[in-house]
Amino acid sequence: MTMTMHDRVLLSVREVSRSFDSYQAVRQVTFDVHEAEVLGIAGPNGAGKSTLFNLLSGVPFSASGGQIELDGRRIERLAGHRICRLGLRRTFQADQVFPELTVYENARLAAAYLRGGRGVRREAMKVLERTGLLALADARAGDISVLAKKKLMIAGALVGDVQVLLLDEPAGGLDAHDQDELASLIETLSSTGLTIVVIEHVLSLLRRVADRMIVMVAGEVLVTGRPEDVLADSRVVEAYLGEASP
Ligand SMILES: Nc1ncnc2c1ncn2[C@@H]1O[C@H](COP(=O)(O)OP(=O)(O)OP(=O)(O)O)[C@@H](O)[C@H]1O
Repeated sequence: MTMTMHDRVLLSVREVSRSFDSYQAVRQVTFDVHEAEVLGIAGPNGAGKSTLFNLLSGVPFSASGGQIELDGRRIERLAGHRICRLGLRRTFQADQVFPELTVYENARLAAAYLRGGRGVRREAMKVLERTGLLALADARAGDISVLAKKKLMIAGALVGDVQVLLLDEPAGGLDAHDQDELASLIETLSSTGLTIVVIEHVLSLLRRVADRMIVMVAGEVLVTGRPEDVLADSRVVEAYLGEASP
């Protein structure tokens, strides 16, 4: 990871906010994502992590304030499908696969949407290979494991030209063995130079895959730094203990 890491800022987030009526879910959040790095985002439930991904991807809503630049281009006012086509991709916490279609057909749909025309089959096979799903290409997506479904959602997000991949709690619902396998996939993707931002409650996964980490609390960035430093920070420990107490 570190060897391929650049200093170039690929995604720049400046004072981004979002309110729902009088409730501020995301407050003046500022951070950078560098090319080819894995940035982890953690924080207690309700901290605003998923809302932040919504604002970055424009799905299903945009920021009410602040600036977001993808590779030097302002995107905070663009519709979700345009942001997607510019190469900012995301996965969701909930399953987003079509259970009646095969694994290949699911990947093909994503490829057809984002590429269309020629090369759709090749692109679908390419993303299945990247995510280790080729052997399951003909399986019905509703029948595959939770881990395989998560990989399939990642595969769908990887078609075409990807600048930044946002993963929203990819390890949710996985046992320790599958969490390990998911971490390996993130490492493999990262080793090809892919830039990844991953929200995760499984802190051991972030410790393993993230080059840097952000911890959010109550809509704000509490701490940013290397995972080992962030996870040892007393403010972070307190934020998590606060969540665990009644
Ligand atoms: N569309 C919405 N309308 C109203 N409130 C919302 C909306 N989306 C999010 N919120 C509120 O914003 C806050 C932050 O939610 P968010 O889902 O971003 O937290 P999170 O850090 O991702 O939590 P978790 O780890 O549980 O997924 C919550 O209090 C939530 O209820």
